[in-house]
Amino acid sequence: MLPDGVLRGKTALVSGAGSGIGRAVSLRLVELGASVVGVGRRAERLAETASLAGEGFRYQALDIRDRAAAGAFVAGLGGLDLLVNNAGGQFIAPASAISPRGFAAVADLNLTATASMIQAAREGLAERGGRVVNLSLSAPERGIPGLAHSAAARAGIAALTRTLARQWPGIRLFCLAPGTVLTEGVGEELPPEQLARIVAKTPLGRDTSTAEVAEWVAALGTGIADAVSGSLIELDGGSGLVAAASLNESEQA
Ligand SMILES: CCCCCCC/C=C/C(=O)SCCNC(=O)CCNC(=O)[C@H](O)C(C)(C)COP(=O)(O)OP(=O)(O)OC[C@H]1O[C@@H](n2cnc3c(N)ncnc32)[C@H](O)[C@@H]1OP(=O)(O)O
Ligand SMILES: NC(=O)C1=CN([C@@H]2O[C@H](COP(=O)(O)OP(=O)(O)OC[C@H]3O[C@@H](n4cnc5c(N)ncnc54)[C@H](OP(=O)(O)O)[C@@H]3O)[C@@H](O)[C@H]2O)C=CC1
Repeated sequence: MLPDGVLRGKTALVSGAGSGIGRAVSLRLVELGASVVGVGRRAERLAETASLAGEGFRYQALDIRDRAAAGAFVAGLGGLDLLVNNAGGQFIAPASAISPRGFAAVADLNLTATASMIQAAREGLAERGGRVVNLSLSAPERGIPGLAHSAAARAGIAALTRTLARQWPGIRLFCLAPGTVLTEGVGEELPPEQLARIVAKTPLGRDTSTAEVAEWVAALGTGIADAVSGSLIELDGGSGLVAAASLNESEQA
């Protein structure tokens, strides 16, 4: 566990702060002393996070795919210590059923809009030797049947993270890749029995909790991570080591 107050004086921006992992991350960062700005499309979900977090959390309803609004908002924050690109997601479908518009929607959310958030925050992060944590998926480079669009986008973010770590040495960047985290969001995508089967196949035989993801994000915002940049850290119970999960009934579709 990180020491109390370790993030006092730090400012963090968390996307998707109104639910699941983004909410847990926001609450933990506030608990450790950071000032957190949360964004997401649904103001009511952000308001719930605010009521749980108390002082230290403020929010703005924002669609990160709206480049002009998102760019202006992020740049307007000024100095930033930590950007957590958590907003993301996809729909599960066989590759043959993903239309060009469907592919573009998922690629935009998980790759292009996320890249724009980093670009918009660059100056504010550089001022403070800041960090970027990009939430990703476990082992996208091995292929994930059912998530062709998302696996491609997440592999792209991993490559972007490594590239920027070389080009912008004043900013540390990381990808944090959970396997299965039993949030409301994942529950809307996959039935409990399928989630249980995926979890049972991981070497550790367990899911990853939102609290565990939050602790890693917070740690990456501290000096513990000073010697690291560009890395992809998998919080997946080892599932990416043995086989990428398949979310389709048949892998061939
Ligand atoms: C190691 C593996 C372990 C597995 C564990 C699971 C890992 C993943 C976990 C998570 O990510 S948890 C988060 C869960 N929540 C979500 O992912 C929900 C997020 N999804 C969305 O918000 C939306 O689906 C979207 C991706 C943002 C797209 O929304 P948008 O409003 O832009 O799309 P639409 O305008 O509705 O449609 C655009 C386009 O996409 C097609 N489409 C939409 N849904 C489907 C579908 N289910 N199947 C096929 N196609 C779909 C839609 O038809 C449109 O295309 P056209 O019809 O116009 O061609
Ligand atoms: N749960 C899991 O097993 C895993 C999750 N992940 C990733 O972790 C992240 C969080 O997942 P999780 O908490 O489970 O799922 P959620 O669906 O609860 O979280 C997604 C968040 O992103 C926000 N969001 C989505 N689209 C936009 C947008 N265009 N602009 C701004 N905010 C947006 C949503 O808020 P709103 O709708 O209000 O905009 C929501 O708060 C995602 O990137 C997910 O893909 C990765 C691996 C596994």
